[in-house]
Amino acid sequence: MPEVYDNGTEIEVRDLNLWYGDNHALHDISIDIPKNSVTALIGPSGCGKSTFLRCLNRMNDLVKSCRIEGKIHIDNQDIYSKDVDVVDLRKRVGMVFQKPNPFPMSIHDNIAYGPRIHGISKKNIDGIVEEALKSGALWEEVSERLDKSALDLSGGQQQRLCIARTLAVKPEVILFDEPCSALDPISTSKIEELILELKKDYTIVIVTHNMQQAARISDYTGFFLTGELVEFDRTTQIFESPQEKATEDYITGRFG
Ligand SMILES: Nc1ncnc2c1ncn2[C@@H]1O[C@H](COP(=O)(O)OP(=O)(O)OP(=O)(O)O)[C@@H](O)[C@H]1O
Repeated sequence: MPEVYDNGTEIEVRDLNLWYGDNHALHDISIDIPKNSVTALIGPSGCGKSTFLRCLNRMNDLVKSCRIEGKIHIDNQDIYSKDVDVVDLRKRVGMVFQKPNPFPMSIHDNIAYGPRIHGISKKNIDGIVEEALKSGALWEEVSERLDKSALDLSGGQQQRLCIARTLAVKPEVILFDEPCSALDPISTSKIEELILELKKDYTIVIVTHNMQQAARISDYTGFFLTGELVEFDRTTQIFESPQEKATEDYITGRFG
């Protein structure tokens, strides 16, 4: 573990093991993820990055063959404890996926959907929609057409809408699973700027295949290889003087 963090620890993972049937996909992962920071997870395809990310909001509960051992505490709560309400957990720990996935409804209703489910009264919804779209850096582009279909937005705008949708339910943590891999460079840089802005208020964990992206936007980086967390440290340390040879080989492009 690198250090005691200025803003404290948001996510504490200890001895996490995960199996899909007989496939032991995560081995003894222990990590402290700092609050109000961007943590990037890198590593070659199939090394378990997304699997690990999905453990943090129990998305793997949806996979029948999946079995998990170990401990994950978020903001000091054991998220695998029997009394945890998974719907509430996924509100606290939002997720943005590789492909933008807006609902087939208006821009306004995409954002209003979550707050409505969580019982926010009608009179407060419009304010929440505006605030979320502003925080998602999309308001100026869509404020005149909130009632139009979200599916008519560009890919980059759809991804910012999905981020705004996540923000509308006031999460503590946002998980990003390769959020820019379907986007062009301009849309990618807008999302990166947005992530840097969001870390003031949220804890961010991002899986990325793009090492320049990890270097540009993250404060901390974890390197995964065949289901193990090989190294976790400040991003500058990982990229400038990694402690493990495997990390160095990966970031210098020798494999993966
Ligand atoms: N839903 C699933 N059911 C069964 N096995 C799975 C499932 N999801 C992932 N796996 C397996 O778990 C291992 C880790 O996969 P995972 O998708 O987490 O890797 P990754 O590092 O995110 O890969 P990529 O960068 O290609 O997305 C692989 O062996 C994969 O086949």
